[in-house]
Amino acid sequence: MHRSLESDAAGRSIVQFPPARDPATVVAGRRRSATAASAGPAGRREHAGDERQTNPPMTTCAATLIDGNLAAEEIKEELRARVERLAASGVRPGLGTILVGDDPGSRSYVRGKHRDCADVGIESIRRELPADSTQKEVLRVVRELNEDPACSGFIVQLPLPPHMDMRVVLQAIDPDKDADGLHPVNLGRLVLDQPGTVPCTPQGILELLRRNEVPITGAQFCVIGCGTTVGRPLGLMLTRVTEHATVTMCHEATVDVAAHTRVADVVIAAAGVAHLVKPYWVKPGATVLSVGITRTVEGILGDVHPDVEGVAGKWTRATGGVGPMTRAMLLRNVVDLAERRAEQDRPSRSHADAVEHAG
Ligand SMILES: Nc1nc(=O)c2c([nH]1)NC[C@@H]1CN(c3ccc(C(=O)N[C@@H](CCC(=O)O)C(=O)O)cc3)C=[N+]21
Repeated sequence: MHRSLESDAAGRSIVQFPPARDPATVVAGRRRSATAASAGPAGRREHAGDERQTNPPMTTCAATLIDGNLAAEEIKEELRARVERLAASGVRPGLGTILVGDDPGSRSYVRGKHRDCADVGIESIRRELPADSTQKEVLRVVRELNEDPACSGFIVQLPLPPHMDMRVVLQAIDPDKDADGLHPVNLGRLVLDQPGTVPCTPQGILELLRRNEVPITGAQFCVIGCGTTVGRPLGLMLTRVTEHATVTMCHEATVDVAAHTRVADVVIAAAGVAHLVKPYWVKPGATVLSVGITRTVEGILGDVHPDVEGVAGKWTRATGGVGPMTRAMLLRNVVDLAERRAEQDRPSRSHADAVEHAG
C-alpha cells in the first residue's frame, strides 16, 4: 500500500518496499475492515499463515496501530470533568515545572505540558533557571513550589545540567507534590504496594494496553531497559496482584535479548537504542510498544524497527503512541493530587456525622 522512505545512519535514503498489501488485510487503528473484523483474530492469522508459504512474512499482515493520541484525548476528556467538579468546590489544580538550562528538547516538552494543562483547565506554574544556576538555587525553587498552595504537584524536567545531582534535587520534592512519581518515597510506596504517585510513562503504557484490550494478567512480558523512569517501575507495576503479568527484564548485559522477546506476548522497548527490536525478534501476533526515542537529523527514531509492523498483532510507532500517554498521565497525577489535597482540607464528612450522632 505504501512505501516507507527511510535513511540509514549516514543519512542516505533507503527505500523499503514491502509490496502492495491487499487492502482487505490491512487493519489500521480501530477502523478494521468488515471482512477482517468478521474473520476475527484466528481467521486473520490463518490467512496470514497461508500467504507466508509464498511471500516473505513481513508482507502478510499489518499490525493494528495503537493510537496514543486518541487514548490521550479520551483521558483528557475525563480529566476535564474532574477539573470542573474541583472548580465547583473552589479548587483549581496547578502543575509546576522547573526547567534548568535551554536544551531545545526539554524546552519543547515543557511547552507541550503547559499546552496540555490549558487544554484541561489546570493552572500552569513555570519556573525557568539558566544552565549555570547552582544546585542551591534549584533547591530554593523546589522548596518554593513545595510551599505554594496554588501548586498541586510539580516536576523537575530531566536531564539536569551535569554539575547537579539529580537524586538530591528529586529528594527535595515534597512526596505529596511529586507529579512524576520519581521521589524515593513514591518509588518505595510502589515497591510496597501502598497508595502514592506512580511514574507517568509506565502508567501510560498500562492504560494504553487496557484501552486496546491487550491481556495483561498471566501474559508473558519482555521489558527491554531498566531505567528509573520506565523499565524498572514498569516491572513493579506489571507484577502487582492487580496486574499479575510474568515479566522478563532485559538490559545491556542480557546475553540474547531476542531469545526473550521471541517468547513474549508483549514486548516493551525502552532502551533508547534506535530500531533495536527487529521483526524476527517478535512472536507473530505479539503486541510491541516503542518507548525509547533517538533524535537524529532525520527525525525521531524509535526502539522498534518499522518492519515489526508486518509481524506484530498490535503496535505503537515511535511517536503518537506512548509519548502522548506520558503527558496525559502527568495531568492525571496532578488532578489526583489536587483531589487528595481537597479531600484532606475539607472537614471530613464522617467526622461531622460522628459529632452529629454523638450530640
Ligand atoms: N521530569 C521529567 N519527566 C518526564 O516525564 C520526562 C522528563 N523529565 N524528561 C524527558 C522525558 C521524555 N518525555 C516525553 C514525553 C512526551 C513525549 C511526546 O509526547 N512525544 C510525542 C512527539 C513529540 C515530538 O515530536 O518531539 C509523540 O510521541 O507523539 C515524548 C517524551 C517525558 N520525559
